[in-house]
Amino acid sequence: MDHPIDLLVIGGGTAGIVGSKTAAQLGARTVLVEAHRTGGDCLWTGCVPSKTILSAAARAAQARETDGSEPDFAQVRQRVSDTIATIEPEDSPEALERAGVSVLHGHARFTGPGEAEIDGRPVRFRRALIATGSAPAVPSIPGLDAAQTATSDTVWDLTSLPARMVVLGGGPIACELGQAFARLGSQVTILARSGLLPKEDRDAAALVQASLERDGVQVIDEDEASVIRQAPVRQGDASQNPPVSLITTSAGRELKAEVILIATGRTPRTASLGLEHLGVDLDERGQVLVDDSMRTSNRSVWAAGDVTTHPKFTHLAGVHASTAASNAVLGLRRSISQTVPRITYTSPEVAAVGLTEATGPGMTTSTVSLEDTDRAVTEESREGFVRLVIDRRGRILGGTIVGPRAGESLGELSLAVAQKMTTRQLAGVTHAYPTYNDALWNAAIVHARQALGSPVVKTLTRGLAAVARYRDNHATREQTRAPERAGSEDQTEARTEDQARSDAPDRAQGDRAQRSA
Ligand SMILES: Cc1cc2nc3c(=O)[nH]c(=O)nc-3n(C[C@H](O)[C@H](O)[C@H](O)COP(=O)(O)OP(=O)(O)OC[C@H]3O[C@@H](n4cnc5c(N)ncnc54)[C@H](O)[C@@H]3O)c2cc1C
Ligand SMILES: NC(=O)c1ccc[n+]([C@@H]2O[C@H](COP(=O)([O-])OP(=O)(O)OC[C@H]3O[C@@H](n4cnc5c(N)ncnc54)[C@H](O)[C@@H]3O)[C@@H](O)[C@H]2O)c1
Repeated sequence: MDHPIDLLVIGGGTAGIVGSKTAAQLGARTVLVEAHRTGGDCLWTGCVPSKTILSAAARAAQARETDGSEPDFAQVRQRVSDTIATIEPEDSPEALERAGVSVLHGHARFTGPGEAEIDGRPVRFRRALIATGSAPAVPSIPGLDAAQTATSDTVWDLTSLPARMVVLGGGPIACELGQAFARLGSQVTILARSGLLPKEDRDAAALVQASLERDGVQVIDEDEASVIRQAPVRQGDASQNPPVSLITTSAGRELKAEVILIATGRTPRTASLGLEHLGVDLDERGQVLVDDSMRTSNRSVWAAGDVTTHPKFTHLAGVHASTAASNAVLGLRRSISQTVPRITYTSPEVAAVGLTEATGPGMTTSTVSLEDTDRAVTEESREGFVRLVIDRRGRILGGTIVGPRAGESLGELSLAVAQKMTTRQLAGVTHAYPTYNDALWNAAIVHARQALGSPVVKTLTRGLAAVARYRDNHATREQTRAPERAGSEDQTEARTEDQARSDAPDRAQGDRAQRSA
């Protein structure tokens, strides 16, 4: 390569794909380097297979309830690989080439300012985008190395359903995969050091825990594996008797598992990137530090996706990479949005954006339960709620939605948060009936009505009503005088009394409305 590349993108996951396509679209000479396979975690080992296995597991649970049948694990695995195969062409090297991106296969590392090598071959670049993602973090627990373990990278390679699975961790991976394997028929124990979904609303996490327990999952809170041993191997065919791990916890519990699923967070892939040659600053966990325009401490290098300190979601990887790439190519300093929606796809789903609790002065929450939401009543799925966090001016700062298809309602809430909408504005938008979204709408209405009951607003409304009454009375008097300019005063007074009487029901209605608010 004689000329330096305009934008060198390292990593072909969501961040690398979106970043390189954006740059190519803007006319930049863009090269994407991928060491393994384009599509990254989301396609091969993350979002796509996990949402597929959850769907297969939900069906399996339903079938078990209906006719007592047990799922065929081979068919579930087939469904997972079919789904990946259907989506894969969108993320393929061919699709990238069609979009104007040159794709190189190999491991890239930086060797100096504006210089890198790909499997030893040198390349020069003007600007670079680091999009190398993250890998499962493996805790150091004595005996873990010798145990039959899986991570989100390898769990998809299991050829048979483990009879017992112990899951280490309590985040989204532990909850989603724990529920999926339990519904498929494994006896699952989740060992969650800091409880389930510690970053989410506590009531939401409690509903997920209750649902997991109904699926037969044992959830052990505030405890962790301290040592792991292998049970003595029994005589006979190894496939009939797979090795069993004995897990001793800090609290002295003894657990047995054919497979230990490690879901204890992520490690950024920065170790062998040669970032020291570029002066790119990392945090203490090795994640790349970026500013609001996704630029690193090196002015020619940007980063996006799981490799950065930002939350680890596909949509964020894509949006941040798009901002990073256009800033890099066009020399802009556009900032990323601070609105971060997220969904945990358990049953019930937990969807959240922005603030999930009232943490500042004057903030309040408005909560509506699915118990009172007619669509949930008709579908007999009344477990869940919507909780909005609202500032003193009525602006929606964030919230949590829990229940069936909660994720599908999150778009509206994200829009409200991103656009700094008030509950009054959201309440003013007519929603079709009956939908799960009614809960979100009602949470906004409840708050907006409460605001109408404040002393200032009450005084204002009374003032407006008095002016309207005065105008009506005045107009009536004028009408009365016109045909009978010389008419008797008695008649006018009689009409005014009539008018006063006809006002009464309106006032009563107003009172009723105020009482119901
Ligand atoms: C089980 C699971 C379920 C998930 N579910 C969801 C979900 O439902 N919704 C959601 O939003 N997010 C989900 N996520 C998170 C999501 O998968 C990640 O946030 C997303 O894939 C990150 O994309 P990325 O491009 O930053 O990294 P990656 O997808 O990891 O891509 C990085 C790529 O860089 C390559 N690479 C690394 N180093 C080099 C190098 N030196 N040279 C060349 N190539 C290199 C790697 O091979 C890899 O292909 C899930 C994750 C997991 C594990
Ligand atoms: N639906 C989704 O969007 C989705 C689904 C899965 C994963 N993801 C992303 O993938 C990332 C990784 O997920 P994750 O669940 O592995 O990580 P996480 O960091 O969210 O959760 C890991 C949990 O494991 C606990 N833990 C750590 N060490 C432990 C130990 N030794 N024993 C017991 N518990 C321990 C931590 O306290 C933490 O709560 C997440 O940040 C998430 O953004 C997203």
